[in-house]
Amino acid sequence: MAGASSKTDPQLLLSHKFPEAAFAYTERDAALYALGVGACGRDPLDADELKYVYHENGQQFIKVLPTFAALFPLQSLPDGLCFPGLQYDPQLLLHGQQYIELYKPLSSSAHLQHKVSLAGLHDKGKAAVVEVETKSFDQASGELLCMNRLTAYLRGAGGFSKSSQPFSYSNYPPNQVRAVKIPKDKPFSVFEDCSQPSQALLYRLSGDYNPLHSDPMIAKIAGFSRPILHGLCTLGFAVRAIIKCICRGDPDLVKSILGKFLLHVYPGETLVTEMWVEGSRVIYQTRVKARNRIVLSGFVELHRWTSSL
Ligand SMILES: CCCCCCC/C=C/C(=O)SCCNC(=O)CCNC(=O)[C@H](O)C(C)(C)COP(=O)(O)OP(=O)(O)OC[C@H]1O[C@@H](n2cnc3c(N)ncnc32)[C@H](O)[C@@H]1OP(=O)(O)O
Repeated sequence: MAGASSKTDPQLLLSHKFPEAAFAYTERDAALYALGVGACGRDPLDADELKYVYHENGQQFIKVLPTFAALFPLQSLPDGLCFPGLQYDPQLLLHGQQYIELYKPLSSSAHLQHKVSLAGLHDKGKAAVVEVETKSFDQASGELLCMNRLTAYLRGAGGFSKSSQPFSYSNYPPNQVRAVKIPKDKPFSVFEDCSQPSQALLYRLSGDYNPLHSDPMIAKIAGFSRPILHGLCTLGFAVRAIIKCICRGDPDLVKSILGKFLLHVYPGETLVTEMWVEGSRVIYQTRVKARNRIVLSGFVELHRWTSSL
């Protein structure tokens, strides 16, 4: 596995201390995010979703989708994945996976303090896999609100192992994010939703300005016929579908989320999310209808599951 072309230095990377970052968001950010992941996209009267973008029935605050938390790593890493010891071509970066734990429902505005650490680094030969953990705290109380583990798949950046054994490091229990086994039986629920051709252009306003999602030339260099959808936008569609179909529209039931990005999505494609319930866990997979390809799979762990849901 030893590679001359890659200059990634695992020891240097693993010893890097990440600076803390402060960030604030408002209701406007939460509402813009909700629109970016398709809330009310088909029906502006949608009784399950209007609360994410509007103070319906005089509600004091809008509700916040749990996947909004997935934006926090972007805020905690203002320079992107630019760390001492990590060498890769940013144009070949793909989002591989996202794991989120929510310790309480997100409020509609907050001042946050993010603490970042390297959770994993793996040499896959043709790629490097980097896992970055962000813990987000309420600035005033110090309370831990949520944790994100972002996995980046860096094409062409593998081959940095110094021995015949591929380098692999992670500091968390592997079963926490193990790939889900999709049940063979009929899904409990299926939800179909259309992303808009302009979906990525809207979603990027929530803070991920990677030109892979907006610039036709950059998308071609990265190997795609046109700009692709942000993985976290697809995840937002899938989790929104689960909240609608399984949680009766209550986003506060969501405790943790895993999404593995298996294939790119083009904005405008129709997404079909299939869901299976296993105890308090919803296993799901999302496919692009026209291409009949699975693009995302994972689970959503709920705080409770009762037959009344
Ligand atoms: C703060 C700044 C950071 C911002 C980062 C976020 C920027 C956002 C970018 C995006 O949103 S990109 C769009 C969303 N992502 C995608 O569209 C990617 C979709 N997935 C794919 O295209 C493919 O799955 C892949 C990632 C290219 C991998 O396919 P490939 O055929 O190359 O892999 P395999 O040969 O099957 O496996 C090799 C090796 O890698 C492991 N692996 C495979 N897929 C993933 C994955 N999604 N995440 C993590 N690891 C992955 C796989 O297990 C194999 O390992 P071993 O089993 O050999 O150990």
